[in-house]
Amino acid sequence: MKSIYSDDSLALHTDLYQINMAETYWADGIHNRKAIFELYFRKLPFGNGYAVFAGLERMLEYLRNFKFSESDLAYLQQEVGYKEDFINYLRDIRFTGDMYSMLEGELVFGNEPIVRIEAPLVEAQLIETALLNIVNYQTLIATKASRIKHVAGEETVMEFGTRRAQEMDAAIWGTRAAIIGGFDSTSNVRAGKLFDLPVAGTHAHSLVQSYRSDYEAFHAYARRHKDCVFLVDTYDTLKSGVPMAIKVAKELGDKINFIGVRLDSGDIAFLSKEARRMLDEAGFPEAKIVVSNDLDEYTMLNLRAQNARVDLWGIGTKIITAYDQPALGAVYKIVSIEDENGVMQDTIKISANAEKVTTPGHKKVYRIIDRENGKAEGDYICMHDEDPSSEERLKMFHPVHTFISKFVTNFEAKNLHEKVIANGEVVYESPTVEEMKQYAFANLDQLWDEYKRSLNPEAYPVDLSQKCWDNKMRNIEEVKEMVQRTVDEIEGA
Ligand SMILES: Nc1ncnc2c1ncn2[C@@H]1O[C@H](COP(=O)(O)OP(=O)(O)OP(=O)(O)O)[C@@H](O)[C@H]1O
Ligand SMILES: O=P(O)(O)OC[C@H]1O[C@H](OP(=O)(O)OP(=O)(O)O)[C@H](O)[C@@H]1O
Ligand SMILES: O=C(O)c1cccnc1
Repeated sequence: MKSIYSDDSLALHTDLYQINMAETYWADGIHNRKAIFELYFRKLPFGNGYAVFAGLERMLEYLRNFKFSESDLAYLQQEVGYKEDFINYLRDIRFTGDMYSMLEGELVFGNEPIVRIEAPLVEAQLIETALLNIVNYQTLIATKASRIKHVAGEETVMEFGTRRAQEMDAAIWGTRAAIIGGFDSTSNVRAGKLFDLPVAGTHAHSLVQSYRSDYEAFHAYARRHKDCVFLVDTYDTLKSGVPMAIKVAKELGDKINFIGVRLDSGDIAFLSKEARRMLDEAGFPEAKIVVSNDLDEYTMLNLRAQNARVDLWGIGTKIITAYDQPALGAVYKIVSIEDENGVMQDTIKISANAEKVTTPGHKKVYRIIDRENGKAEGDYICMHDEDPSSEERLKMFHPVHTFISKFVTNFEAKNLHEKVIANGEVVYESPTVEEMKQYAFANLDQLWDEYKRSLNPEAYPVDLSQKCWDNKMRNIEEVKEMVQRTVDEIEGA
């Protein structure tokens, strides 16, 4: 790696093509036209029925500080080959637009805008890659965490993943996302410091191996640590580990808080039941059993089915790497652009795949909540000048299979977007991570159980208003006519 630049910035944390497009807009004089972009994913991860949004705080930090540094500019000019006039233009670029976003801990579904950016075209374009990078990872991890916590219920879930994470940033931000999704603590001390998260941990096999005996190791640990969880599987869980943990706990009595034991290998169902029996018989019915070893929601469910006696779960690799689905496919699409007369014109991307056709225009997204039972009926995407609250009887219909429809009455329409940046100024103060987690729990309470089950959940409705749907159809027709004119011109030439 080249020397560490003292003025390294995140503005270059982008794909080259964004800068190439920025140069095109600038050279053509359309760079300051107002544009609206939306960030959303199409398909929920892990086959889950919902996702938990995370990443806003980092996006705000990134946009607040967006600026090419002198070493960035020198690199772009000398190594990549951009001309000086464009470099000089880039020097003064900042994010001056507006940002509307869901809040961290919000439940989010396919094809609904999580974030809306309204900004000069060039700015909105340059930030795409970083925003997607942030949201795709953090939302993925928060969602996986929510699935795991859903299985754990009241039992404690500890995040142990740092050593297996895709490098250091992923460990830090992934841990934070895991807590938003419902985890109780992390073993990553820096994440604890940076985000004010509860930190927790036990000890490793190396401690026991260093003392060459369970008894000596537990005793040494207990001399310096009041709260003790002893790792009991280094040599022989039932013949040495658990008996020595009990022996040390009895010897030291009130001098320590004997929290319990950790199992990290072997048959967790069998060993946890045996360990439970031994602890109970020794007079430690309150002692907890912590388990770890490549766990996730599937092994947890399976262990439950075997009546494993587990109080706390330590989860590493499978949460921090989102092991069974390594990426969320969120995209960032332009939906409206100012024309030469200063009028906003909707814009659409056509695809043979109906799900991939973008929904044009300046839109808003509401959660429709039944006032009688407090449950979410679905999400409703409408044009920015529509207000579903004013409707007595709201028609909701599937945006592709339009014959699937229903009417809702006596509902509350909750606007899911908050204005978090106004004219480049961050106008939103992030709550604590704990508050984000509580917000996610409260949102889950609004969701029917059918959408929350981890296997084959029902599809939660994300519907378009009639006006939004009509607008989309009109845009499709316009594009078809435009393509036909092009074909005619070519054939006529
Ligand atoms: N009773 C069980 N039912 C289902 N899965 C289990 C059970 N007990 C353990 N597992 C899981 O099985 C996987 C493999 O465990 P296994 O016992 O083969 O390896 P191990 O004992 O951890 O070996 P190592 O000593 O190398 O760590 C782990 O993901 C573990 O969580
Ligand atoms: O299994 P995970 O879900 O990824 O959780 C983290 C793992 O990290 C540790 O193992 P490691 O072998 O790295 O070290 P240790 O067992 O010697 O502590 C710990 O014992 C867990 O098994
Ligand atoms: O504290 C622990 O037990 C721990 C921490 C990180 C990874 N594995 C275990």
